[in-house]
Amino acid sequence: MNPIAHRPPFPEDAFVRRLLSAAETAGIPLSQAQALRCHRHAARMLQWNASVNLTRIVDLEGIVSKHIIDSLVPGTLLPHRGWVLDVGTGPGFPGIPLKILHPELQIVLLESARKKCSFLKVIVAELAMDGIRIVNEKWERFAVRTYSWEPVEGYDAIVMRAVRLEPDHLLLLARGKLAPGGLFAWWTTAHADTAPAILTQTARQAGLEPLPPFQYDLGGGPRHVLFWRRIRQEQLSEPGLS
Ligand SMILES: C[S@@+](CC[C@H](N)C(=O)[O-])C[C@H]1O[C@@H](n2cnc3c(N)ncnc32)[C@H](O)[C@@H]1O
Repeated sequence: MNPIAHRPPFPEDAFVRRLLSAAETAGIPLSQAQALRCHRHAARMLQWNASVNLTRIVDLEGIVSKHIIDSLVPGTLLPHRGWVLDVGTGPGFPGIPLKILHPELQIVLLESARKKCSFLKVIVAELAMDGIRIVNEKWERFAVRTYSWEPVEGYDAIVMRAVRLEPDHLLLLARGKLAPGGLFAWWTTAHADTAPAILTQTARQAGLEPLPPFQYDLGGGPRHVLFWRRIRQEQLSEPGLS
């Protein structure tokens, strides 16, 4: 790979300055050191993008806003420690920015495309991140298997961004992988501020209760994340919830 041809189209200091400013506006306590790590992720992603299809967003503003800040803003409602499963993570969104901001998280990046996993392995090694695992598997298979390293109680959160949510995601992943009381967060496509009826019905079957949708705006119109919480066993035995 020719390093000159694949040099990121933005210098490190401009990127870090813009990211810190956007984080401050969004109320996200990102440090300079964390912003530098985000830059390393973005720069390496663009370098790989020349040979592996990782992202269509390649400009500084787009990467800062649509990838990094968009990963972190809804993340304020997620646990800051414990286990998070990122389904269909692609180049590592939202999992890698979440891990950079909250180093105590145990993150599992699940991705079916082998080449994307190769990129993830490189960047995770480069950032020397502990407590992050890359799984090259389809979620359909992952959901019905149990790995020895997984949390016995289940994940504290399952996140999905820019991945089409199917009823089976809720049924298999939430039932098979989510801890009681754990959160399922789905970054929806534009204008989807309520769950389609089929998802509402499936969520109930999967023992998930809907939480108020989270709406935010990064400048390009409203964005939405739908949240569900897995009902605890003791709640299930309450009249009307079984
Ligand atoms: C549109 S990308 C979203 C990537 C990332 N979450 C983001 O927000 O930028 C969807 C990703 O899901 C992955 N994917 C598709 N089907 C999958 C499956 N069955 N299991 C796991 N990953 C899958 C694709 O390879 C792709 O990287």
